[in-house]
Amino acid sequence: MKPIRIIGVPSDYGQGRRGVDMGPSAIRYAGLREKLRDMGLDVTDLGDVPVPTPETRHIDNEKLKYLDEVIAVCTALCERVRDVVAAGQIPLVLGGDHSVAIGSLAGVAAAGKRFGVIWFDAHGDMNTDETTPSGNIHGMPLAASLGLGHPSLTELGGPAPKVKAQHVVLVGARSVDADEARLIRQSGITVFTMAEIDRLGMGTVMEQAIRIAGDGTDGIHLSLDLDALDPMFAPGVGTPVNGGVTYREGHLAMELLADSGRLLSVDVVEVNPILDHRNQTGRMAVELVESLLGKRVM
Ligand SMILES: NC(=[NH2+])NCCC[C@H](N)C(=O)O
Ligand SMILES: [Mn+2]
Ligand SMILES: [Mn+2]
Repeated sequence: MKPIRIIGVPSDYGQGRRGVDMGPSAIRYAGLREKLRDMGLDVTDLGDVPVPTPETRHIDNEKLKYLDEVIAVCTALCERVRDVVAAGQIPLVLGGDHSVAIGSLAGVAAAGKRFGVIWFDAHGDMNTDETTPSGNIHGMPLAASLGLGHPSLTELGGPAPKVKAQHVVLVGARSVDADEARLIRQSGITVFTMAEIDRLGMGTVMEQAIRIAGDGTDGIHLSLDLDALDPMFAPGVGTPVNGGVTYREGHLAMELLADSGRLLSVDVVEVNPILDHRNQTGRMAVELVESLLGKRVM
């Protein structure tokens, strides 16, 4: 396994509920670095990307809330991710809400990589400023990375698109807005909803996802929204949806991705300790990352 570089992004500017800005602390407090070091990995925590203080926050555009703040955070993250990927290391980005993925995908692209994306999420995150029901940018990062939406997001850190639809797979979807569904169909990305996971099994779904994201690319970016998991296992998220990925399915997905040897970069987002029970979701995040980076029973 390549060296791992942890980057915290304590930002909640992409969504309405405070608390997800404490996600990096919660995940670190659950023992992330120590547990990965115990596995024999080369791990360094690079600390946090600077985030403007909430006291300065303001909404200019109801369809793109906190746009300036999201751009500032994502631009800083993009530069760090770019440098880590260019050095041959794996960036492990700790959110923060899912808008931070605009910065991480821009950073992988800026390092000159042609990559695929596996987007693990209860939601599509495929809204634009024209389709959004909430104005929250955390509902837009996958669209933005594919070149759909406001130019200040699609062109952040480099030209759009950051990734091609033919190499993008959404896994775990079960809550998609009507206009967003239309955009998803038009885009040509591959979607495995919970219904498909039920029918095919997570093993088959991930085999196909890894092939789609991995074949013909330099590697795979995993964007792991903890709300992909069932709220029973990850209650500490801002937008929980019932009927999610189980504990076992989650670990199986991470193990198969580890075994593929194609992992390039990772986001772990939407952990909100204010809504959590005794950091259960932060601990779940750490466990999943362990499986993703090669932890096995024996
Ligand atoms: N990253 C997330 N948790 N996204 C939730 C998005 C919810 C909804 N589709 C919206 O656009 O507002
Ligand atoms: Mn998401
Ligand atoms: Mn989500």
